[in-house]
Amino acid sequence: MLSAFSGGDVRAAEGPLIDAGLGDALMQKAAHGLFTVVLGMLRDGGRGVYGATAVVLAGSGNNGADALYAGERLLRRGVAVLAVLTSERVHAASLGAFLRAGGTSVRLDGADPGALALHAAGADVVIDGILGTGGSGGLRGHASAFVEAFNDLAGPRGTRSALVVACDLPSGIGVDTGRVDGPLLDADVTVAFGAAKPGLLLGAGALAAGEVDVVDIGLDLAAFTPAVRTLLDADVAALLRAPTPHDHKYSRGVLGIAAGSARYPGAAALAVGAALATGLGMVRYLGPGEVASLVHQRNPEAVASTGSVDEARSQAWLVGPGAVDDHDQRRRAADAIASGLPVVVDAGALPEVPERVGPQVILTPHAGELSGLLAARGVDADRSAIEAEPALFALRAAETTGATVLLKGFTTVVAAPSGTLFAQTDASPWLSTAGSGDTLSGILGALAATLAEDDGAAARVGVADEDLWAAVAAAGAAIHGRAGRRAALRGPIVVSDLPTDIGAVMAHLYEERRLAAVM
Ligand SMILES: NC(=O)C1=CN([C@@H]2O[C@H](COP(=O)(O)OP(=O)(O)OC[C@H]3O[C@@H](n4cnc5c(N)ncnc54)[C@H](O)[C@@H]3O)[C@@H](O)[C@H]2O)[C@@H](O)CC1
Ligand SMILES: [K+]
Repeated sequence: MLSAFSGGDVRAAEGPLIDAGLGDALMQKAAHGLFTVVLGMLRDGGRGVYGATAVVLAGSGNNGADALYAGERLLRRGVAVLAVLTSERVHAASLGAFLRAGGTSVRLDGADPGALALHAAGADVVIDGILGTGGSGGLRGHASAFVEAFNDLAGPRGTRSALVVACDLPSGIGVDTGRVDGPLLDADVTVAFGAAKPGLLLGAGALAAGEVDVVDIGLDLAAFTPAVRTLLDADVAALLRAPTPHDHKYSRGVLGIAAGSARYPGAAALAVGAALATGLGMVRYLGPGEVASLVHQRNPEAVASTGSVDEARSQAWLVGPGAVDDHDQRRRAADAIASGLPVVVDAGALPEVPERVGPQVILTPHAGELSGLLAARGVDADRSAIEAEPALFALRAAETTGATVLLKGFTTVVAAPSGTLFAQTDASPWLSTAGSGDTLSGILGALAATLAEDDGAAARVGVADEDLWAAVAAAGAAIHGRAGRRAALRGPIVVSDLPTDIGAVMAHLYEERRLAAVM
């Protein structure tokens, strides 16, 4: 599990070490970690180290100092390093060490930002040490002009020749929110010191951070609660419940699905297909006869009826995908939510959520739907406000409703009513296509059904019992994202093909789990 701690908690953990006179040692560890990552990137990228060129962007604080000390180490390995000082103030000792090692520096306020940006765009590596955890608000003034010029000249990440390494975080992102106001240097890699910060896992900050590499600088964070967590493959694998020789179809998990309508029949087929590919004992489909026929064309193993929730004994429910303008589907959604069983509530069923439910109710809105859900409860937040700070509003919705809230977006945020947050960045942008959400809900439903009566699941993934459903939702997002990335290797994603990839991802996870058990 990747755990992110708030900027305030990281500073609090540093406090005793700084009081003990170890502040400089911490900084040297951070700088060394940054240097090691840059060295690896130069080598792996085939650029070599000796004779390579680097630009260090150094702001006024300790973040700039980390970057300058990393620059000093690069100079000693034969890298030509230019330090661009982005503020009037600079950490004097680190600049002194950098200059003594043969580096040159230039002040951004006395120079032409376009010319410096051109130089940086042609360098092998740019180290972004403008702002760290002490930053507030986006980049301003000269630094902002420089970054805009660099982005214009170098082009977007992935196409530009310079590698960008963010020191602790991409300068200017909200440390705890991932909020981005103004221009930003998208990093190829972010080297985080001591722990990841929440902004590296959330919203636009997660997109800007690129790959996150956490360097141990000896901080003890055991007394602090992670602000955001990300499940890694090993965590998702640990959560899964594998069938045993004693299992039968009812004990493996039965998922009731009330999805699809005359208007959107396909959503039902996609949700059922995804649930079956994730693995469970049985899918009971409830909905109109013509939708059931479509479901059966693809998946004859689904057991279909036009009956009620009470008649279809299940361990968990999935309600809402494609269920629009259909009175019977609305009633089934309300009954499933009231059943007390784990229930995934998507799309058309979201308006059926009563004022207060429990965390076993997993809501899966996108930003627009969350805006409607909050508005119905007196909280005013439009779509763009939610997209700017997804964690804030997902938490708000979870606290207000008592449900587990999975907010879809380019990073998926899951909030438990306890305040626990997960963020998953596994998805491929190719997944943003019609029907994608229906497959996610199918995966979530299958996980909910297989884990509904599994008392050991929360402990296996290392969360409190009350946060189990948030972990399940995060695991579903991870599986969906992984499947999407695998599918995208073949070209643009056709959602109806996704079950093949879901099955392959599950096989990989079960193998990981088997290997972990024998080790
Ligand atoms: N505290 C410690 O012991 C350690 C801190 N480390 C580094 O120190 C960083 C935090 O250092 P600081 O607290 O000095 O903070 P920063 O390096 O983020 O600098 C903050 C300073 O920048 C200015 N500033 C804030 N917002 C600005 C804006 N939007 N535009 C322009 N200037 C702005 C302010 O004057 C503020 O004092 C971490 O991110 C990490 O890189 C590491 O060296 C490890 C040890
Ligand atoms: K930075």
